[in-house]
Amino acid sequence: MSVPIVLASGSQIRATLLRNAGLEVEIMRPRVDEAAVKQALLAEGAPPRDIADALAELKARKISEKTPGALVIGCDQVLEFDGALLSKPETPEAALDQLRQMRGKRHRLLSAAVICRDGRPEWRHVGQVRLTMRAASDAYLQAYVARNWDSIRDAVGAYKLEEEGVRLFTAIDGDYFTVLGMPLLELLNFLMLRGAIDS
Ligand SMILES: Nc1nc2c(ncn2[C@@H]2O[C@H](COP(=O)(O)OP(=O)(O)OP(=O)(O)O)[C@@H](O)[C@H]2O)c(=O)[nH]1
Repeated sequence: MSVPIVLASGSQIRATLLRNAGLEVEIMRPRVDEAAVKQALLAEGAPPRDIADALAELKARKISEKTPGALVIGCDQVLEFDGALLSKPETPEAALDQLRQMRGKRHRLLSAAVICRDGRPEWRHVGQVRLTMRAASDAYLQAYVARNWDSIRDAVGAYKLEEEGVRLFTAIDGDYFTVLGMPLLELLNFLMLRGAIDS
């Protein structure tokens, strides 16, 4: 009898990536005040990697306490730019402003995943990617945001690499899946080693 796998995330792309890999996953969205936890960790001087990891664990643990025996995957992605942590832009204007700040420069995405079972972490990984954004023109960025706002509004960097967002970059140093939102290869490898999925 295979172990149930639960994704504790509201991220559509995370569910798609796992299902496209052939996994049967149940989705259960955790109720976590991410902003409050992030602010508290930032106030303590926690580095971006630890913030992503802590939030991923919190989401996984909350759901795993309600799903005995299941392997629960929690994720969190943070964007580090110019020494600060950026969050998902709330409006098209904020998205345009964020893209204008990041163009011509590099930023880092850190995607954490933690797997909990019965409230205890069994595995964790934080993947990181460095992305170099080209110096796109104001006209292009304005048109880009206007065309894509409905899609990019749920992406931390105001872009989706698998869509038109790829045109914003000149170089990406790291794993594609980690940009999209989870260290998929490492996660699948653990699930196979653990015998939770066929290998
Ligand atoms: N499709 C897509 N999504 C992206 C990309 N870059 C970042 N994201 C998404 O940006 C979101 C980062 O915010 P998080 O707080 O980690 O996740 P969330 O969407 O709020 O969902 P939870 O796991 O429920 O917290 C994730 O959903 C990522 O999948 C991208 O290139 N493509």
